[in-house]
Amino acid sequence: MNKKSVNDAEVRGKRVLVRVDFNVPLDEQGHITNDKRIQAALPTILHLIREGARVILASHLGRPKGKVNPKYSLEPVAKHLSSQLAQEISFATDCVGDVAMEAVNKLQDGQVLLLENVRFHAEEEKNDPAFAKELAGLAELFVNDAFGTAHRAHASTEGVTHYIPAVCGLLMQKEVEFMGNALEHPERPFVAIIGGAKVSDKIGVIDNLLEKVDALIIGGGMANTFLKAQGFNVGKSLLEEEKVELAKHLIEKAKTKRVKLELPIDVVVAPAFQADAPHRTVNVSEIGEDEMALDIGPASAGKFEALVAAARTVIWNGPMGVFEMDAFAKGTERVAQAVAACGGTTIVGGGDSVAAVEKMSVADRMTHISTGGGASLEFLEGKVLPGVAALQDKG
Ligand SMILES: Nc1ncnc2c1ncn2[C@@H]1O[C@H](COP(=O)(O)OP(=O)(O)O)[C@@H](O)[C@H]1O
Ligand SMILES: O=C(OP(=O)(O)O)[C@H](O)COP(=O)(O)O
Ligand SMILES: [Mg+2]
Repeated sequence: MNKKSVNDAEVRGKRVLVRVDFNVPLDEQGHITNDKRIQAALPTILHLIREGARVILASHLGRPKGKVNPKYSLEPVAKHLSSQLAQEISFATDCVGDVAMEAVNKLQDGQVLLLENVRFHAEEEKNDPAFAKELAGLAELFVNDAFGTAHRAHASTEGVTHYIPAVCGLLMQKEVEFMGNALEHPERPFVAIIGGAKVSDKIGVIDNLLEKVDALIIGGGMANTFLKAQGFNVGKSLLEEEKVELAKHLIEKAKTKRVKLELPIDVVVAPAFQADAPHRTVNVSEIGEDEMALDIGPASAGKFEALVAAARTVIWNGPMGVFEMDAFAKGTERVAQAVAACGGTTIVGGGDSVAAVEKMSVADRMTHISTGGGASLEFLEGKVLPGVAALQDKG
């Protein structure tokens, strides 16, 4: 990668602002269910501690939409991080203003501070220059280690780079280098699997993916918009009504490009988004008005497994169902086992997808576990990620 890294920077005694992606999955009680994104950021943090920097960590958590919301506080993450570093880290209840500045001023060389959720300010996602300048004003150097958020041009990923020198972190470097090498000349058949819940965010990448892959499997919440485009009723399922026309276009494009586009043929439905909801498996033509599809069915899983078994390269983002609830985890489990067993190069990315493969104990059998879902897909599309583009070039 031709970007300067934290290894190229003199950091001793300096205040260093590090953008991390601590957007970890939480359960209903707010407990961290998977800490992969925290573990993955440790090499950069430990490097900075060892080198005697004053480390200021910034992240988002969830989508609080510009308002303070205790549900999305990073304070529990600060506690978890302290236990992982075997060093107390401090926490500032705001990422800007006097609260942040005072916390920064207390830092000694080798100490770490975590700032509260940057998305508690609407200016973050708007990439507001004054807000970015204020964040940058906390530090003398910026390190972007948030690969999972590198596809967002927000104040804490892109905006700050206009005010202080900006380099990449060790995780960012590793992710970009691995993805670049693995996806430049992928061994074929090359299969992409897309699922999950961020439909409007991710459906846009499919157009470009159809230029790259031999087959595309669509499951999870993403599938419903395609099922609707095929003329099926999806009841109360997660659906992006405004994207149904786009889904029709993508189905046509796949035919023209001779890319195999696989959609579910059966689904597990329930009347409510609840772990204990009564559920049944139906053909996609039989989803009731009052039902929602929460997992792919066994016939779909069988079809997807067969395609994955023949693949030489697989990239997977987005679970096949609501795997957090046992009743709707089977589809994700079967696809995870198939990807693990296929014998090709396998990349699984995304905060929730990684949690799923770790829960199913197959993470060790994947070639690469990426901390980015949307970021991996946009990288694969051939896009230059704005969080990476903004960093200083080497030499
Ligand atoms: N059919 C579905 N309906 C609603 N939500 C779903 C469905 N299938 C999967 N999901 C949800 O999608 C979420 C993950 O989506 P997303 O954030 O896009 O993936 P990732 O974090 O891996 O990039 C999971 O929490 C899962 O419960
Ligand atoms: O969880 C994330 O992405 P992912 O769900 O695609 O893996 C990143 O933290 C980005 O979050 P965002 O999609 O709310 O900008
Ligand atoms: Mg996610």
